[in-house]
Amino acid sequence: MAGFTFRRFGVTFSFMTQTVSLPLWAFILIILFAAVTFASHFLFPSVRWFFRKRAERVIARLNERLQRPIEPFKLARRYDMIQRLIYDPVVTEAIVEHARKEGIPENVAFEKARRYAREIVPSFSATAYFTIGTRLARWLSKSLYRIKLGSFDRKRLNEIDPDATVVFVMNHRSNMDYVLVTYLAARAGALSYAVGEWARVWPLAPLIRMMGAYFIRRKSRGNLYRKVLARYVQMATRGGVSQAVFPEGGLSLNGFLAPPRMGLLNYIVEDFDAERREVIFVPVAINYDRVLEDSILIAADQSGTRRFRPSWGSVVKKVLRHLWLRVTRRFRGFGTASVSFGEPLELSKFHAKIDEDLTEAIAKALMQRIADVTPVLGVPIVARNILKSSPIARDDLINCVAQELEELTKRRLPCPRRKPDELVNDALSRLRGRQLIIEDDSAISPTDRGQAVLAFYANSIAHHFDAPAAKLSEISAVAE
Ligand SMILES: CCCCCCCCCCCCCCCC(=O)SCCNC(=O)CCNC(=O)[C@H](O)C(C)(C)COP(=O)(O)OP(=O)(O)OC[C@H]1O[C@@H](n2cnc3c(N)ncnc32)[C@H](O)[C@@H]1OP(=O)(O)O
Repeated sequence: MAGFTFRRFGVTFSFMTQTVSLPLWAFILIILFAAVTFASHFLFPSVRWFFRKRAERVIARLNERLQRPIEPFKLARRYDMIQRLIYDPVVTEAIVEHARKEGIPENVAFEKARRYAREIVPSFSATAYFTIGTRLARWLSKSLYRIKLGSFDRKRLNEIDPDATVVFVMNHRSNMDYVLVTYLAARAGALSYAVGEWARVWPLAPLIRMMGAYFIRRKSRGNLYRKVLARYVQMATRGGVSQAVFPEGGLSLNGFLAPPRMGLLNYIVEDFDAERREVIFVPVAINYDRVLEDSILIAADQSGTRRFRPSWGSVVKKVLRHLWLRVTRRFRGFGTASVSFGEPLELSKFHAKIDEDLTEAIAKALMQRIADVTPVLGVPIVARNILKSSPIARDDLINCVAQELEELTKRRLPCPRRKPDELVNDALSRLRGRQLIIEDDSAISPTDRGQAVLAFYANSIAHHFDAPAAKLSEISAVAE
């Protein structure tokens, strides 16, 4: 019998040709482990190579038709990006500082930084963005709204240096904002959004990461976290990644533009080096005839707590109602959604006044440029005039709206092109359908519920009219 004899231990190993019997589950487990090891050593690298090559071909094809090709930074592997971020000298310094301050070992602080980096860094997939994301965005936008471009200086925007980093700075009215802008900017390139912690839930978080968005924590005062975030934003900006930022830091609860938060802008401004790469901020203003979540936002504003937690029941009810309207062909859309692009701000050419903080001056200028091109739409202008002179007769309302539109058009503001009577009648039927106004034989006035909703829409364009000073100074104020 073949085998080995270890005399010292008094044991004879004669098992090489022996039969071994083992339970089926153990056998299956062994085969499974063997298969995985074989695949990871021999098959996965070639499979990975195959997919990588395919992805490269997709990206090469995409880059031919995009105005701004997808930057290599965006295509870097997530793992590599995380490593690059945590071994960045500024982050390393912050790790050492954090360990010293907290009295913890450096490797513990290092792990914390790694966790932050993993939370922030996206895992962009060009295929997911351009084949699913932009198509879904297009379908959603077009099926819910009539989409209009407001101010849009095509020549000026086409002149933007293709090597510059473009940062779209947008007002935040609805969760449709990023859907609309993703759709409208799809030909220009892929946008990377800064997303608040609200979306850090499964399965939303991995999907959002695949769309190239990066997560941010608001209200995190920790220096280590802030340094990791700052360096990520700075690396992406240096890498030429097109970004989209909502400087208000959240949805507008009352329709007015909220004061800007300056953290992200400051990271970009602080690290700016005109010799390396220009940064161009493009202000974007969005307005709607109907903000999908208006009642939730108004309720949050009235309660004074920024919490939007609609119950699952109410969401499902709304979706079912919407589907029913579509099935019965009674859905007539939510009216117009309009997007305007303001005067771009080139960072190298922007100079603050001597005693002014540069980031603050840029934030103010951007908010002003957003305000300047906020589109005027039917529901906001009708709501404004009803609130101004309620009760108001329909003909008087049409006259007031016509007058205001004429004035605004002279000032080259983005206004609807429909005739005033058509515009007013359409807006009134939308407001009446939601029981926000009542109209008897002689006049129109808001219902109790309608008062707040009408104000929400009227506020979105209030700054275009004669008493804007108070609110505009608020827009320019620093966020507390
Ligand atoms: C269906 C198909 C769809 C397809 C398409 C999919 C796309 C894929 C989904 C995308 C989905 C996107 C959805 C996004 C919707 C949101 O989530 S909006 C909310 C998130 N966005 C933002 O908040 C952006 C703006 N916010 C900021 O910049 C904030 O400052 C930060 C960085 C987040 C921090 O927020 P915070 O903790 O509240 O602090 P805040 O007081 O605002 O700022 C303090 C910082 O500002 C600095 N600062 C303050 N004043 C000044 C000053 N005068 N000068 C210089 N610095 C100053 C301070 O130094 C401080 O910096 P640190 O020392 O902390 O680094």
